[in-house]
Amino acid sequence: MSVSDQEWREEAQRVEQVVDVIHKRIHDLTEQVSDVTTDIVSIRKHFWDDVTVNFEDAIEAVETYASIKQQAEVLSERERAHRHAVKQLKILRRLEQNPYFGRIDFLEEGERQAEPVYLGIASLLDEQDEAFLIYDWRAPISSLYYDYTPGPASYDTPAGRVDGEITCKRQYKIRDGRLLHLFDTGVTIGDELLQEVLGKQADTQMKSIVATIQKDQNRIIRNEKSRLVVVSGAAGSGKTSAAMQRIAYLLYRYRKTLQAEQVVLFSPNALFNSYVSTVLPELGEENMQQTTFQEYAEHRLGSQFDLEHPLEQMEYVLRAMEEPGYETRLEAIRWKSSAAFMHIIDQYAERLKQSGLIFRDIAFQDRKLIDARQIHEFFYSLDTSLPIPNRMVLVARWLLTELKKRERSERRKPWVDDELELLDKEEFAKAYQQLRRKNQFHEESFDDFDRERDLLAAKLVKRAFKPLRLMVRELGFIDTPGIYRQLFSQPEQIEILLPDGKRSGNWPAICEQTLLRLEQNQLSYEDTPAFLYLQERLEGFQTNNLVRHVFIDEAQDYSPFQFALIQRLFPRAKMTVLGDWNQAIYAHAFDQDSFEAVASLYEPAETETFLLTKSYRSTRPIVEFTRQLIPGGERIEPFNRDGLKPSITRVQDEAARKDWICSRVHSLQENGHQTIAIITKTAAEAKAAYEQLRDSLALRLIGSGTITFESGILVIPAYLAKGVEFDAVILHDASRESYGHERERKLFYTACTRAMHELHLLYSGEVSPFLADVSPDACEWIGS
Ligand SMILES: Nc1ncnc2c1ncn2[C@@H]1O[C@H](COP(=O)(O)OP(=O)(O)OP(=O)(O)O)[C@@H](O)[C@H]1O
Repeated sequence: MSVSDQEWREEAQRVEQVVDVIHKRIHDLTEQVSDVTTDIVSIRKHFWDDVTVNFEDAIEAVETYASIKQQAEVLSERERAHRHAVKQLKILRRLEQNPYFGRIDFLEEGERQAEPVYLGIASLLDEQDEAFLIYDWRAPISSLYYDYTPGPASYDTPAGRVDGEITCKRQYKIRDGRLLHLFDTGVTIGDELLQEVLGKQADTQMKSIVATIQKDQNRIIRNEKSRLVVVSGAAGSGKTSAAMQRIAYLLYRYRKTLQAEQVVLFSPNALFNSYVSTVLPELGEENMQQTTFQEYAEHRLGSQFDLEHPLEQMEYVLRAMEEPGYETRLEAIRWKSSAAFMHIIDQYAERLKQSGLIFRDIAFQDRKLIDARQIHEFFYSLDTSLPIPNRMVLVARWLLTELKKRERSERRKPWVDDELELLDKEEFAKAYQQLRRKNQFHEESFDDFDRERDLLAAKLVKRAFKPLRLMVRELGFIDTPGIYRQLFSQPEQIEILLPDGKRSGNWPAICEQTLLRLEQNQLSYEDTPAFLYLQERLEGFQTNNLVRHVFIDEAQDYSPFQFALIQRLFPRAKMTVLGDWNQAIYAHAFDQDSFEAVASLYEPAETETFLLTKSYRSTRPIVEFTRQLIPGGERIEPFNRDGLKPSITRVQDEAARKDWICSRVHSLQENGHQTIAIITKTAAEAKAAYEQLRDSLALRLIGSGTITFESGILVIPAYLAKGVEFDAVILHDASRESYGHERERKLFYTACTRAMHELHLLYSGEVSPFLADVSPDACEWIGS
């Protein structure tokens, strides 16, 4: 739809006027910030001038305390005002560049005139503070923009539904405060604008999508009622984008009660963490907390075991095919991550209520103070109907009393006299003073030397017993590694504990392998969630009640255990879980959809599931190619963006591969592509490719330790590239040798779907069987 010159002039004028208002606001706010800064500096400098410090008696002390408190409150109020003003300033500076991106004119039912609603990253009121010059994209009325084309429309507000009609829908391109482009849009949010956004070069940081959020994505972003939101979506369908805008939406919608630190995002790795970390600040919000499951596991278990990193497991699965025990390990990985194994642990924990728990002796200076058998006896003397964690609390209490008794008898031991001898004068005097203070009303008792010795000995022993008390409070007397090991020492037991109808596994071999690793104090990645789960069942869950929203991205990589743990860890949080079953690259998911398990976490009435089928990342030819690599791919809908067909090139040898890559990288760069990824299957292949190419190309090797990436030429293993995207992807080796097993299909698909504009595959020898079913017109075969 064309816009008349008159309208264009009016719109351009409006942009100028709004930018003027923003300028003025920035000016006023800058002054305000400077005043508040001066206040803060002055309060800090003269903090003690306005406080009368007097501790002469209790009344004076209370007054002193009150006056310090009052002064501290003034300071913290000023600091809060400063933080708020600085945040506002940041937002205004963004608005100054790009005040708004869209407009709808909405004629509310019963009204005579349509109201124009301009949408930007934050609201802005006019100079009289009466009318909105810009509406925040998250305001209730703004949802009209994302949900409707011109015509009848309605939106929900906390007070109820508002009906009416959209009479105009318009999009703007404003840069540096100047209107560059505007157009009316009839259908969805401008294919035109989306075309432009998606046609751009890849960024090393994810960008916000507020100007072009699609209707399907908007439903996910604004969902408020569900306890669990499950988003299943094709590669590049905007799952991560929807998650990030949803966080921004929730922070706005619940701004009075929800802080950024009450939102946690679980992501696949550190590289991904840094990739998404700029979206919220770009929208004027603070970042949520970001973590990975491994970080959590290390925090809980780091000191007990040498934990295997998920990427170490991945490398093993991809590379160790020829090693003895490989198939057993694969089977173990699948079992240990399954819902059936969770059932086994649950059953095992049930049995432990009656018998079988293992405890540790409580020892002091290599002497057994309390025997593990005594603890065992005490535990099983308690009411068996009580849950294990409750009984553990009672055991801890009993142990603390026992320790007190032991502590008393310990005071007469020779080591105490030895230590007392060694106390230097100063220490002695200090201890003596402390005791005097404590015993000021019985001063005469200090005349007695024995009494003084006793008191010092008591203090000494108490200090020496402190780690024991701490260990007891932290339930360190439970030998959880021993209890976990015990499960694998009886393979036949596992078969018994299996849920009905579950086929049995090669448990003797799995158990043998597991015990071997556990004895070396190593915990495999597949054992980590199971072990943590067992530990929590014995000790009780360590919950975090502050967190209100948990987001799990790349959720297909999580096992049922991990979901269950995260759910119990954050009992007061709502969950948003996003994933793509076709990108489930971890071994535990080869033949079971653990993503399905997530839906059972909450009641169906509390759960809402969304499906995103449109893929935005890649050009149409790339999506038409990649969707043929996976079953059910025909349901994936490409966004209509043109580009070259993917190429599949056969190279004769390594020298030819190198020449091909070097010349292709140069031509890609000449065509303006800045981020080019050479994707390999494993870290070893990445290293070899890097060594081969480094003298001809300026490239960077990405490994599991890399936490950020810059634009340029990268060599990266496929599993590290998940979640991120590149202008062009060169798949280093698409031969049968690399991708021959069915279980490698998803990794292959994940690697190919990282490409935005161009995708090139190389192979030598025989090509991967995954390409056999791709229709010949979906790609260009070279040299085959
Ligand atoms: N509504 C949108 N407007 C503009 N760009 C979009 C939109 N939705 C998605 N994109 C873009 O598509 C690309 C893929 O999005 P995103 O990474 O969120 O997808 P994903 O589903 O998480 O992908 P994957 O599962 O493959 O990692 C990104 O460049 C993102 O900016």
